[in-house]
Amino acid sequence: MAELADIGVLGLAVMGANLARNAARKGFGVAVFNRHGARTDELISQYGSEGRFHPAKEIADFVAAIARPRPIIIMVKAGKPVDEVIEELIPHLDEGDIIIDGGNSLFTDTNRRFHYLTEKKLRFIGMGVSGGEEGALEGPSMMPGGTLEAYSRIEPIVTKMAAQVDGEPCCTYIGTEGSGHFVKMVHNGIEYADMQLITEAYDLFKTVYGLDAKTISDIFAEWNKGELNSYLIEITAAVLAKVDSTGKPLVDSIVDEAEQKGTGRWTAQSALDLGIPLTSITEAVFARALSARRAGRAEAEKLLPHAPVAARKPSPADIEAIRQALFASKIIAYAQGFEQLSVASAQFGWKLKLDELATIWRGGCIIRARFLNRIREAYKAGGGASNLVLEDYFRDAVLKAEPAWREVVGLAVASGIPVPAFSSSLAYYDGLRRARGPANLLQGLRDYFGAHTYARLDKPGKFHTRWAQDGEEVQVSS
Ligand SMILES: NC(=O)C1=CN([C@@H]2O[C@H](COP(=O)(O)OP(=O)(O)OC[C@H]3O[C@@H](n4cnc5c(N)ncnc54)[C@H](OP(=O)(O)O)[C@@H]3O)[C@@H](O)[C@H]2O)C=CC1
Ligand SMILES: O=C(CO)[C@H](O)[C@H](O)COP(=O)(O)O
Repeated sequence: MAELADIGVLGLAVMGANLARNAARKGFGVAVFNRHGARTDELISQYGSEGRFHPAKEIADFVAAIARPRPIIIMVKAGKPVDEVIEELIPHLDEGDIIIDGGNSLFTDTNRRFHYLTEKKLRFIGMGVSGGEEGALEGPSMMPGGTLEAYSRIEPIVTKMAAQVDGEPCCTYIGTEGSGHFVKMVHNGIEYADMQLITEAYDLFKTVYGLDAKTISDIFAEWNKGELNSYLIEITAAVLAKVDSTGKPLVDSIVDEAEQKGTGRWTAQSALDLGIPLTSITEAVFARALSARRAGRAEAEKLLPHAPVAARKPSPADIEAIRQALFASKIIAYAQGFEQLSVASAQFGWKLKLDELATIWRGGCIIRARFLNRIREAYKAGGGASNLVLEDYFRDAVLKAEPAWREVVGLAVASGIPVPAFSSSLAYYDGLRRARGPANLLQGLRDYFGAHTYARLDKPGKFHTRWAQDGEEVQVSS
């Protein structure tokens, strides 16, 4: 009898094909299947010699080729296709088999699928996978959520497939139900904020200082040697340095309309539901939405012309100020994202281990960055509970950056350059460290028009002023 595969991969587009190759290269037998068989043929003809592949053209043959209890990674378009594939698989599966959804599924869909398949005596793992094409092949960051018992079955495989940093795999058990996909969603939200901050720094260099793409690339390459060291800063330098066949910087020819598949928007929506002030990520989503209105922006520019900015060569101090503003804003984005994870964990009973999330994001994924080590240390020491910004390393960093941060946001405002992520991060920082803000007036207004009541600083209870009658204050509860 032919040897059975250790794992199956269904869906062989860029992510699935590379995950299958990754597993095969690590010595696992991999059954592979794709709805349209041409992708299966292509994978086997190009990379079949990399390991023990079991290609199948029928879903029954695919399932039959895997050792029981069968772990099957599905890597298809998020949404309806995941439900369709699950339904196609179910008749061929046996009790205890494990479906692992490795796509970017919405965590509430994962919750639903988890319970649906549990009722059918099948096991389901919603596993966030990050790293793009290269990460999937060389070692991604993986965020599996489901039962610990189901995870134990796949642990020897996925921890070997994942990226490794300092001997530790960038994969750990996250928690029950859709927790793995929730964590991946917030990862992507942070990715949105990181990229928005980078584009704002780029815009300042380009529009205020008139620098060309190559010069800006050199600045980012330099920044990548310090505390901003990260995959996204590294690839920013690479994208800006790229010259196309016309001999000009490629970036100058790319249309300035950002697309999005949904994970950033979901992160912002979840933050609204949870009551988290997730300003940086949400501004990044809005910035993409505004960028997508290209024709409208061109029309508005004609009707609302702005004075051209007189370019001036930046001094080393000007460049350093933008770096500091970027670093401080990045800290705020991560602090907000981790607060969202912490609140969701409590709300949904997931018991997320925030230090372990920082650990598995240090390698393989798109937001991998040197300073995740600092986040890991903060949470490992039992800190970070109220807000990452209050932890020593991050507090020192934002205090140091504060003057430059204000200067950069001021420069952008004066120059008419939108920096929504820089400025909203600064506004959040200023709001966070104010023991008394202006919401007292807001409460007064709510009470005026809607008798919504207010609390007082000088005595306990809830109060209402009879604004439209005798103007007297009455206590409505103790
Ligand atoms: N691309 C990336 O960088 C990353 C993607 N992801 C996520 O991973 C998943 C896969 O991504 P990617 O590899 O880019 O591929 P796509 O999201 O482009 O999906 C294409 C794959 O889905 C299959 N598919 C679509 N509809 C169906 C259906 N109804 N039934 C069966 N199969 C279907 C396609 O099969 P067929 O060939 O037959 O059309 C193909 O294999 C997505 O959820 C994505 O969001 C996660 C991290 C990074
Ligand atoms: O999950 C990913 C990286 O982590 C995918 O690349 C995802 O597609 C990125 O999101 P968007 O397409 O909305 O920019």
